Amino acid sequence: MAQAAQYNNPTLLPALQPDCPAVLNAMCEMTRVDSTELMRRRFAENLAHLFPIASISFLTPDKNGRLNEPLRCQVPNAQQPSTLEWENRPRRGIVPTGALARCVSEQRHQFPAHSQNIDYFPISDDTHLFEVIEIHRRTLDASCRDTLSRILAIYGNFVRILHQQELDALTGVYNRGAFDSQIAMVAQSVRQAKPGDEHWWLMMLDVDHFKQINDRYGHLIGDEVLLLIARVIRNTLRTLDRIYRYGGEEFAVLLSPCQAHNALALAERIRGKVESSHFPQVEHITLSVGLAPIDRFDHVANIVGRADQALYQAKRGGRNQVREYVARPTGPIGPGLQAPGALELFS
Ligand SMILES: Nc1nc2c(ncn2[C@@H]2O[C@H](COP(=O)(O)OP(=O)(O)OP(=O)(O)O)[C@@H](O)[C@H]2O)c(=O)[nH]1
Repeated sequence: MAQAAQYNNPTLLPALQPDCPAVLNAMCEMTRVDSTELMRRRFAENLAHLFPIASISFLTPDKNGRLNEPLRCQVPNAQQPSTLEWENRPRRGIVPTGALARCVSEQRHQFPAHSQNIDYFPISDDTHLFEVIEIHRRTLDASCRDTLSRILAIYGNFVRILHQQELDALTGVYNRGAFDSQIAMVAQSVRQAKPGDEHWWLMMLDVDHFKQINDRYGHLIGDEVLLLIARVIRNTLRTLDRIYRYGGEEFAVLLSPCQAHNALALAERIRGKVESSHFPQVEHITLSVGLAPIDRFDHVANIVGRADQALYQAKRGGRNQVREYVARPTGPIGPGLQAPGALELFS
């Protein structure tokens, strides 16, 4: 009753039980962020503390109607939700069936009839499904489920606002602010990942001689070129890769884990697609591309610096080309002798 006096709307009370201050604290934590990526993580961490949850997955739709999983966490021990494990091997190309398919098409909360332990929550606006949240729960009574769906509704409201804030107004791709926060999260997740032969990659792409396009055809045409180039790049990427407008006529792409030859092939495909595209009035445009792996224990400034250096080499090598940053061991080199160290080379 002491709590009841604090709230003007008595209909909220049953939902906010059993632990009202904890729920409100979770809401404050979850919404004190400036990127959807960070909010997903805060949201999952807070849900794991509030409810007996086994795992939370974020499933995003692609243009083919499949779902991909950019983020998943497991809670191996319900008594110790702080032992949350972030999964770094995303599921891809999930064909939605059953309750998940209904959740996507009807955009309404679903729980499959055959299993009472999974919930699917859509996060959408009038025109667009942002993601489906898949929650595997241990046990949850009706009051808890009600609270959970209200927290999800608040999460959804913030996702919609943040999503708009993360887009570049001219090209519609992610903006520099989104890039800064997402590359920091990738660098952190790579630090915790097991070593393997696949890396995340950073690609920096810069339009060649763009100043001449502005000077010759005017800024409006220049703007249109940027919009079209962003579209060509986006349409060439795989579903879990992300494109950002880094600034001016420079774009950045975060490539989800793959081997070097795949990253190079993708960069080359983008370069070729832009070169062979037809742009109104301007006709032909080319791009220079720098590519760098995101290694374990790397800092964001180093990652960006290396991709930028590779891009610089591509420009210096005559533009319209891809260069990969490669670090090779070196030292005092004599015949047949190589000591460990770091020499920056480009291929
Ligand atoms: N139309 C338009 N132009 C922009 C925008 N942002 C930056 N620019 C222009 O992009 C041009 C970039 O020129 P530079 O940095 O000299 O590079 P560049 O001419 O592409 O030459 P290289 O990169 O060396 O091949 C400048 O003229 C900027 O004014 C934008 O949003 N719209």
